[in-house]
Amino acid sequence: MMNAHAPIDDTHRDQRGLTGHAAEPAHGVPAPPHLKVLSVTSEIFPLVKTGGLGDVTGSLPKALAPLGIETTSLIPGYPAVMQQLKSAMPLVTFERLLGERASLLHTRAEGLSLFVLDAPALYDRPGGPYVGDDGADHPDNWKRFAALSLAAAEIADGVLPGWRPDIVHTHDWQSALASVYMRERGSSLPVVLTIHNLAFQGQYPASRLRDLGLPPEAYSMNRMEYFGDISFLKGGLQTADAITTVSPTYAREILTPRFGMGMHGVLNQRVSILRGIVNGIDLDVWDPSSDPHLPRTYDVNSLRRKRENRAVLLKRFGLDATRDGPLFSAVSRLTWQKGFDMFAETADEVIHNGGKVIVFGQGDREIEQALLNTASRFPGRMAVHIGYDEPTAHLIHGGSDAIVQPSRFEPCGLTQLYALRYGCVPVVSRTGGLSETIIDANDAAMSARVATGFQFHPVTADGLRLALRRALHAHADPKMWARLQNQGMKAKFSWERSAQQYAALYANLVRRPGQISAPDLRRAAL
Ligand SMILES: Nc1ncnc2c1ncn2[C@@H]1O[C@H](COP(=O)(O)OP(=O)(O)O[C@H]2O[C@H](CO)[C@@H](O)[C@H](O)[C@H]2O)[C@@H](O)[C@H]1O
Repeated sequence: MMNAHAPIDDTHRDQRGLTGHAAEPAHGVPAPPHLKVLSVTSEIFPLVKTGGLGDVTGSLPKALAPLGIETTSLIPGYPAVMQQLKSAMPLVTFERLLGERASLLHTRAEGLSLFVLDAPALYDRPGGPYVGDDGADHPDNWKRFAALSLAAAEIADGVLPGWRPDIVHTHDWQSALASVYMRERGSSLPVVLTIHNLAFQGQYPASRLRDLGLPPEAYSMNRMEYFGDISFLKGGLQTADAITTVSPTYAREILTPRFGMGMHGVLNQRVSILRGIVNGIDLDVWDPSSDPHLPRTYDVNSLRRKRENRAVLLKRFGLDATRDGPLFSAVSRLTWQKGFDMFAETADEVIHNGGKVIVFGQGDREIEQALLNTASRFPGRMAVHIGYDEPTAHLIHGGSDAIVQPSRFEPCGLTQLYALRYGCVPVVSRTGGLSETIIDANDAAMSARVATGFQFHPVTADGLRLALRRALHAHADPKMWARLQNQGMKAKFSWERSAQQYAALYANLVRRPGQISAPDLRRAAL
């Protein structure tokens, strides 16, 4: 049965090689709430996650719901996503979305409302969201994420009968083109673009513009032109109504050449619409008192039970469980950003002070190898496992004493927040969100009983070594360590406050008569 839906301007569509038709009634499309947000993202926990982006896009919608904001997330139909959708009917089919057949489906899964872009030619393949099984980028990533963005622009245009968002929220370069497509079509619907990681920018040759269905004028300083190429992220920065990043400190840092990754010029131009909103964490997913991945659950009053997790963890990583001593661990992408080359140089500090080290992650081959080389010098005392696995990440937090995160830049960082909640003391560099979320255990902070971890600056191997030394010294004083754990576990990093800030931002952008206002939202949150 065909469904009556918003008229389609075929001329307009054909210019982009796109024809759409509604294939089924729009049953299952979410009912209109106070404010409808279309969040466009390449990953979303728990369906598909490679890092913090997935955590945030998976947990923010739940935090916004009590504020009267219904988020529906548009995600690619990767195999893991399509498995959840066996019986969903297409809401609309595009015969040629950037040349590929694609359909939009709707489902609710894991407490999330989802639009799924089912485009087998783009997403039905082995590997992860960005790389194939061989570890190399999918060669058509430009098309895979442009198609996602174009589908978002279609939804903003009203292609789904009975459902149109009030706001579009894009995340990183993978969905940044949505606002470029929207502005090309004359849509003035508000768009918020959140930068989770400025290091990835979606940079491609300018010759791709044609394949993207964008006019030659898009290759200009105030659109997508970027050092002779085009950049999806720059296009988004130029066309969004608000730009956020995931901590106020990082929002300031990216205005400088050192942290701006080549985008500081455009970010300075757009500074009036840029702000930082710190990430929260999902307190249900990361809760040591109910975590199904822990052999033994615990809370702030039963921290001694961590020892049982620790024993399991040491065994799992093949480390000597007979001797005591602190366990310093890391769960991270192993990239230049995360600074683990510096930890490869300094992990011996932990070992020489009677401790043990676990590193779990994957990333740059060179950094992986440097860590493996260090571990090979300390059999039974340091283990490096290359891999990615959610339950193991939880177990590491559940059984470790300290979590090391020596990032060179860190927009927010979530691992240190999980560490706090799990009674691990974070050892972090003083940058971006790490500097805002961890309070260094200096004398003043200790006597004020607010310290939660150890920070180092400048961000060098020597700086890290000193911080490790300070943390090891503190661990030798059980009272001091217990205080740090206690203070960390009591720190508040729920989404509540940050969700209010997003809600107020949305409300200010929408500002329609009768529409929910920022004060309303504040009241709703009280
Ligand atoms: N080997 C492994 N196995 C299992 N899980 C693993 C893992 N390696 C990492 N993870 C998980 O991936 C997530 C990492 O999140 P972060 O926010 O710390 O960094 P990331 O750089 O991915 O995120 C970017 O986006 C987020 C969200 O905005 C920002 O906080 C951050 O600063 C920015 O760099 C955590 O949930 C962690 O447990």
